[in-house]
Amino acid sequence: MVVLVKPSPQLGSKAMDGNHHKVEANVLLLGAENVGKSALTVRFLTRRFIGEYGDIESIYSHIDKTDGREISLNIWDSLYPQSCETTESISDKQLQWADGVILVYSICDRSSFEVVRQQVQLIRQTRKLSASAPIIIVGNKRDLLHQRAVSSEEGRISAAETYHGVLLVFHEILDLIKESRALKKGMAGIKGIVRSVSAVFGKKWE
Ligand SMILES: Nc1nc2c(ncn2[C@@H]2O[C@H](COP(=O)(O)OP(=O)(O)OP(=O)(O)O)[C@@H](O)[C@H]2O)c(=O)[nH]1
Repeated sequence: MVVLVKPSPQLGSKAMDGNHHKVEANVLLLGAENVGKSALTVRFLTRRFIGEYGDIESIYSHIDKTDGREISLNIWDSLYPQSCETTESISDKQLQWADGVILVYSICDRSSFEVVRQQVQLIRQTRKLSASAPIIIVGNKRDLLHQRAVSSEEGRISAAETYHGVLLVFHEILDLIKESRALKKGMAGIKGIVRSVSAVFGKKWE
């Protein structure tokens, strides 16, 4: 089931994992206009490629099952640029919300690759995205290889051609989000041990 929700930074609490908690992940799709952000999202959610998607910005909620476990996945299909009043292509709100980012360009549009480059820089500069949040770069429209304008061998898919490649991208980002959370949890555990040792020996080791 897919639920369409109006974009809101409150959506999706960041608590999670463990056997008794609901596992939730927020994935933000960025990239220039017309690169296929909506096509990839719709392909993943419905397995279909419908061709035209219109200019709507949406957050979709979807329950995904990987390794027999359910994960509540929220996908923010963004618009580029944010609005006509601003030149910023990403808002702080979006970055604070995201647990992972998929940056999309079209392999037949060189300028869309430049947009990805700028967006990576912007993400680094603003530091609003959690440092541990994974970022994946995807070149869409692989089926239009004869119109290629960006040369690169990896990370190419086609929302138009197949469902499988798109599924792999979303599962990859989910795996990376899970890994980064596990790592964070491990670090929190180590910090807890250090704090306990400090309490016993009256030293501050941090
Ligand atoms: N040939 C081909 N066309 C695609 C592919 N993915 C998307 N398109 C087409 O590219 C156009 C733009 O797709 P959208 O999904 O609306 O692109 P978007 O990035 O969401 O665009 P904005 O909403 O303007 O930000 C549509 O006409 C799609 O049918 C693909 O893999 N191959």
